[in-house]
Amino acid sequence: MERMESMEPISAYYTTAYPEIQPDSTYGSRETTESQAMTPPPPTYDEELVHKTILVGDSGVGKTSLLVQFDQGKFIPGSFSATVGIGFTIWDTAGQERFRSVTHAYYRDAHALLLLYDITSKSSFDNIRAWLTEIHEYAQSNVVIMLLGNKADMSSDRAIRRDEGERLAREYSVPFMETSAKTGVNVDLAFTAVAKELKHRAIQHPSEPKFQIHEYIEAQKEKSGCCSYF
Ligand SMILES: Nc1nc2c(ncn2[C@@H]2O[C@H](COP(=O)(O)OP(=O)(O)OP(=O)(O)O)[C@@H](O)[C@H]2O)c(=O)[nH]1
Repeated sequence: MERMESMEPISAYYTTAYPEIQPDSTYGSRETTESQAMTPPPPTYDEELVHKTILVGDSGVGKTSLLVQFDQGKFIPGSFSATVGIGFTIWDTAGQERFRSVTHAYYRDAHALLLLYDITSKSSFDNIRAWLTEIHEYAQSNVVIMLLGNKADMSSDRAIRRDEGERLAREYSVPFMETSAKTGVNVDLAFTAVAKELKHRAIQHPSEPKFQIHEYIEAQKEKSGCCSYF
C-alpha cells in the first residue's frame, strides 16, 4: 500500500444549506395520479437542508485554494496550513495513520465528495483510483462524487490531458470538469452542481424526472464558454 500512504488523505469540509426550500407547486396539486396516491409526498422543508461535502485528493492539488476561491472569490497564492479563517472547518490528517479512522468517519458522514487531482501532477491523477477505492469502502453508497482536474490555468505544465480525466470519470460514472482555483474557472459550477444534485435528491418527487447532473454541467459550461482557452 505504498501508494496509498503517499496520498495524504487531506480533506476540506464544508456544508451547504438551503433556507426554506419549498417543494414545487405540483406537490400541492389536487390532481392525484395513482402513483402519487400510493407514494407519500416528500416532506415540506421549512428548515434548512444541510449537506456535508468533503474535498479530497493528494496534498497540494488545491483543495483549500478551491474552497477559498468558492468562498471569497479570490486566489490566495501559497500553501495553507490545516485551518484557515474562512468560516469552514478544514480537516487535514496529513497522511498520519493514527488519523485514518477520523477521515473514514468523515467519509461515512459525507453527502458529497469533490475528488481533486492536479493536471500538472501525474501522481495525483494516478492516485485517483486509490482514492475512489477508499471512498467506495468508507463512504455511503449514494454519495455524490465529482472528479475535478484542478490548476487548469497551468496549461504549459500540463501532465494530464483533459480527455484522460474525462475517460477516468466515465469509467467510474462520475461527473468531471477541469477547474482553476487561480482564475476561478468552473469553481462555482462544481460546487453548485453538487449542491443542486443534493437538493433535488432531498425534495425530489418520485413522479418527476430526475435531475441530470451531467447535463446540467454541460449546459452551464456551454453557457459560460468556460473552457475555450484551455
Ligand atoms: N496555478 C494554480 N495554482 C494553484 C491552484 N490551486 C492551488 N494552487 C497552488 O497549489 C499549492 C497547493 O494549494 P493548496 O490549496 O494548499 O492545496 P491543498 O490540496 O489544500 O494542499 P494540502 O493542504 O497540502 O492538502 C499552493 O501553492 C496554491 O497556491 C490553481 O488552480 N492554479
